Amino acid sequence: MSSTSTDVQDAAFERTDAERAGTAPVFAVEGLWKVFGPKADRVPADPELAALTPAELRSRTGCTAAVRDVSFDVRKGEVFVVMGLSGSGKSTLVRCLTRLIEPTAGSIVIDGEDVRAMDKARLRELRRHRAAMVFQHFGLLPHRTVLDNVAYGLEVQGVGKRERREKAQEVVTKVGLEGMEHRRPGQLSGGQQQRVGLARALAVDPEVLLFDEPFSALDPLIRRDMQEEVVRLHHEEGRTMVFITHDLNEALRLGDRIALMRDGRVVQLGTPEEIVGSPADDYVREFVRDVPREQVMTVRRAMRAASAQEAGEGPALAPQATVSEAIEAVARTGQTARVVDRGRCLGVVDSDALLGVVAGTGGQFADEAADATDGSGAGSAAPAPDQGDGTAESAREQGDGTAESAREGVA
Ligand SMILES: Nc1ncnc2c1ncn2[C@@H]1O[C@H](COP(=O)(O)OP(=O)(O)OP(=O)(O)O)[C@@H](O)[C@H]1O
Repeated sequence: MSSTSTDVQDAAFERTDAERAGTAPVFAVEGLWKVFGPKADRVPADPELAALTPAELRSRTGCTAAVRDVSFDVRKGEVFVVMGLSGSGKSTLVRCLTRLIEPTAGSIVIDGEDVRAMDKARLRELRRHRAAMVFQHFGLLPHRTVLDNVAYGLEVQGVGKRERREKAQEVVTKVGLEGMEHRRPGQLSGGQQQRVGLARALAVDPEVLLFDEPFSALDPLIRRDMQEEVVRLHHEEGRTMVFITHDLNEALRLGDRIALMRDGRVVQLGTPEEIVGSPADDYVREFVRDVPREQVMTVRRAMRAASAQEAGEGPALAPQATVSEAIEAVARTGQTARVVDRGRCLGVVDSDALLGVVAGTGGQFADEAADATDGSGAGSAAPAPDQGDGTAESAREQGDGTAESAREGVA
């Protein structure tokens, strides 16, 4: 009864696909390269040079390809995480988005406008109003109060004193710094200073916030706090965010989608569930090996067809519920749990299937479910594990891409 399976499969992904289709890109990046070194332009233009490993390229040309033929969209309202080890090209990639670093080749479009064609004034406007950056080193002005630091971006924009103080006060409250308005940065903890940095970026009300490893200097508890702050702001405001991190847990916690970089390439782009559940290659598989799968994978991975009886009883879970939540529901009630979306039972999950996901063998259930769908009226089946838009450009090269040197052109 494959038609039923397909219907159910489609239904399971309906919302996600609709969400995906309905969200226009803020940034659209196509074939982007950044090569550092002599005559950098020739590298993307020459297929032979472009195909070299980082080490070969360096020895043949003296060039480092920090970003190599990268394409992706950042969708409106999403948290897009750029993740990878040190030296994989994350900072270079994100700095290219607003041309803090000049790309060597490729195109970058923000809301339909060609970033590479922007003149200086337009670029300034882009960085000040449309895509504000929050850095790891907060760059706070030591002699100014919290309030004045937050108002600084507005001051640069020429906003009047009264208006900018009002706006600054509003965002200071939003990031939980109320009562500290008149302190100076030196009188704040690292986490509080980072909140000031965040507030300063928010004050200019940018369309996109770009975060460059903003929390990596913070201790783990404060870091967790700040991550929650970002999630909260994101939920409350729906602001588009691009977030660089080398920390997989941070990426999984924050990202709607993650671009995993290696040696300047994006080796996999997908949701946390896609990356953990369907790693594109051995490199990604190794990267995500120790992730607690039950906290990332959703019940869609474990779902199978429901019999008529199963469809009518047992605890109900949303399709986005994690396997961990489902285990709790199944253990508590001793029944299979139903996956219900807008009143419709998409399928059920039982303890075997849930354990299969935890053990990393959960993919089998999709096929079995497709075969097992019996058209009993409740008919449901699991989606294929690879469904979704996780694209994988395979990791082709080994390399020693280490971050060695200072960055160019950082404003
Ligand atoms: N100005 C520069 N000149 C030459 N090479 C550079 C320059 N900036 C970066 N690179 C090189 O480009 C590659 C990518 O660096 P990048 O800083 O983008 O990586 P990253 O993933 O952000 O690393 P990290 O997590 O350590 O900040 C590295 O090999 C780095 O040495």
